[in-house]
Amino acid sequence: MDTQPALTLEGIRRSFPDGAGGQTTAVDGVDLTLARGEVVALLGPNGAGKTTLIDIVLGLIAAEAGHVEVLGTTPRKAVTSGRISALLQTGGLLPDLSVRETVKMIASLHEHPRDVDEVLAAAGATGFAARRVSRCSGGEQQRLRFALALLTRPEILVLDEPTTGMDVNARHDFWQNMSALADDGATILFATHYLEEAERFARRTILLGAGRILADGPTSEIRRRAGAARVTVTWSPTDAELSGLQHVITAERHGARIELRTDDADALARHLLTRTDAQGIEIASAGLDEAFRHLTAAATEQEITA
Ligand SMILES: Nc1ncnc2c1ncn2[C@@H]1O[C@H](COP(=O)(O)OP(=O)(O)OP(=O)(O)O)[C@@H](O)[C@H]1O
Repeated sequence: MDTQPALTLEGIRRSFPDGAGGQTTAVDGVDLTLARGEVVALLGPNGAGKTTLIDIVLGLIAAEAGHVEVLGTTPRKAVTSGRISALLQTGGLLPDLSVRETVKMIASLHEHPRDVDEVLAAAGATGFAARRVSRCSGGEQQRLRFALALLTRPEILVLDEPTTGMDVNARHDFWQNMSALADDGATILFATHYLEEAERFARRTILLGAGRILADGPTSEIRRRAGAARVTVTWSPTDAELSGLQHVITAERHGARIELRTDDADALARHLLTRTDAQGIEIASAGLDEAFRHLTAAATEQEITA
């Protein structure tokens, strides 16, 4: 078993001109190690720095400070040898070629490409292989890009919001294909806005906000911290009573009602109903968007390290 990490980032920093004479810091001191075979979600809101970090890993842009190693070598060398491959958010495809022709053409640029039909099948693109690229839906084009990314049998696959433009079925198929790759031992790093995608497909999640790692740990743990449910009651506790509650992540007073975000709704509800005079209990599971907003805000206030 190869114990060399798939990816090592140390002290990575990168800024861009902000257009008003100043600088925006896109990545602000990121340290990160990915072991071989890990499937990791890079979760963050718009502008968190996900794309910039991925571009640095792929050697598409340089870091201003810090050190990057991909499979023990530089990003450029790892990309050139096909050991790391990317599925980017956008990427020029030639509209007049068919899907199969596109894969054939790109295969001809590689020294030892995989078989074209095998790659089309692995990406779930066999069914529309004869279709012209210009006639393909956004999701189909994304599957074509996925096929292209698989041509070199990459050891690491980096995906920037891979399911953008896909409907629910396409998303499901896409992740099934991806799981098969992971089962074969590939290391997968994918950027996403969706906690749900992270939850379903990545054992480890890295939460990025304002260019920094805000949380890094098992996805289930990150999800738990995001608050699994909201419990609302009519109650007038003292501040001490409120702050003494167990399993509460945040508490907000709305007139006579109190809204509690919790990581264990059953335990909290039991306590409220048996040990306090709280009434009119309502329990709702936290929506993913809501959970994510909360997690980002909480993590920004107080940096979490797992
Ligand atoms: N080429 C560039 N020129 C100027 N600013 C840039 C450039 N690339 C990124 N930025 C800025 O750096 C910050 C991080 O952007 P980045 O695209 O890495 O975030 P992201 O997490 O991928 O966002 P999204 O989810 O919207 O794709 C943003 O403030 C962005 O405006």
